[in-house]
Amino acid sequence: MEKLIIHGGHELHGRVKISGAKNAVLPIIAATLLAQDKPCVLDEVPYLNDVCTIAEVLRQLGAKVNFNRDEHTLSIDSTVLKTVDAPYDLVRKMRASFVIMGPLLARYGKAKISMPGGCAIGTRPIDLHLKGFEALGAEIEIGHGFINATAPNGLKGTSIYLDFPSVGATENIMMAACMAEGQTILENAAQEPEIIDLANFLNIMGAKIRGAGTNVIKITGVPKLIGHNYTIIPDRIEAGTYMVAVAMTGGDIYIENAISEHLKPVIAKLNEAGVTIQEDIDGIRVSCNKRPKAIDIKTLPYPGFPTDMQAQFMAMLTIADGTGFVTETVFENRFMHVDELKRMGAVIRVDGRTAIVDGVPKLTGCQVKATDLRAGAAMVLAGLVASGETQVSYIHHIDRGYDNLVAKLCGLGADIRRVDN
Ligand SMILES: CC(=O)N[C@H]1[C@@H](OP(=O)(O)OP(=O)(O)OC[C@H]2O[C@@H](n3ccc(=O)[nH]c3=O)[C@H](O)[C@@H]2O)O[C@H](CO)[C@@H](O)[C@@H]1O
Ligand SMILES: C=C(OP(=O)(O)O)C(=O)O
Repeated sequence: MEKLIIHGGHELHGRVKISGAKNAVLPIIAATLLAQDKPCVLDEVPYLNDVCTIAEVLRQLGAKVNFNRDEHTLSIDSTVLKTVDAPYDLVRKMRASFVIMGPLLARYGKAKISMPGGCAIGTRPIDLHLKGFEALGAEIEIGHGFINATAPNGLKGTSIYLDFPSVGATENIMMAACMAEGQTILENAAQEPEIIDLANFLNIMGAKIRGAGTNVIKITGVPKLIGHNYTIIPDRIEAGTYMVAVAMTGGDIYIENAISEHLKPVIAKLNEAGVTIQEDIDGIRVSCNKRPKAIDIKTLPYPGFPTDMQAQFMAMLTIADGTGFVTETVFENRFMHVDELKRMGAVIRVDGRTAIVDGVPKLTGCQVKATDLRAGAAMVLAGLVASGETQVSYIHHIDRGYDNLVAKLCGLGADIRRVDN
């Protein structure tokens, strides 16, 4: 099993370049299924397990997919597919692969996809996706572990109000509605930057989408979409993770590519913790020369504080000066990192959806595991400041979302290596 071995206590200095956003590239890869003419070439595609998994899903559907890891380009020709059935073995690996249902339904009027199931951070139902497809006229049948959606007469535009601004449901419904007859109005839509990126890509392919990035998205159906090239936005969560890293270790780094507009709540909270942040057009400079101050955070849909940064901020609070409250409102079970952080000497108690973190002057290195993607990032951050050696196992979770983590951290002066024993 592969592990990360970290020797803590090194300040971070230098420059790090942020890769393309996982949560933007995954739905955009799914959206290439809508291209009836011409292949798509995606640029700034991060090398992540999740990208390889969804690329494999498209291959199984019959798309021609070529990932150039060194160039970070992914070319996809989905003009001719051989099936609309997505197999269990791949979909179970990655919940986000369920976003292929919207494009398949739009283009072929049918799709059969394995139930994506829950994951470590919560049950993660897909009821809002399915309600949206039904409102557009699809019939949904669930059985034998599969969801079978059919719309033999095509989809029809309508008004849909999401009970919760779900990111995945917004994306899936937006893609399904692209080729529906007439207009779809999606209210209480998610407003994440990744939704805007997906809408921009769809529009470049010929879709008519307005309002992405606000809570009302209007989609006018078009008969056909045509493949196009596209560059993925930088990953705001990866950028935020490096920002927290330097807040914890001290030092001074420049984060190339980071878009400060996408990181407002993260920047505000780091400022409150006493971290110095300078934003410019090409990136963000972060420096810190003292122990961060404790702060409170509460996760919310965008533009609120991102749940995908909660674990990393909790890691920071474990060594902060004072007591911080972390409230998770988006997922019901996203505190798996608490017990792992406690193994390293953190003082945390959980009361319902809130974790109360009493900062300690020092963590101590030990063996811990990455219980999910961001929990894994939190353990790496803790290891960077802990005394002695920290070993992080189950790092396949981390590989889902961090492109080249070890090389990037080593480039900043961290002592971290990957071993396979
Ligand atoms: C690939 C991707 O983009 N992943 C992101 C996406 O996940 P994902 O799209 O799965 O997250 P959602 O916004 O859909 O989920 C948010 C909440 O809504 C609930 N819900 C969702 C759909 C549904 O049909 N019914 C329902 O009850 C979920 O269980 C969860 O409690 O947004 C999350 C919230 O910002 C991020 O943490 C993930 O990194
Ligand atoms: C929860 C996450 O991703 P996913 O929705 O792909 O599980 C994440 O990126 O932190």
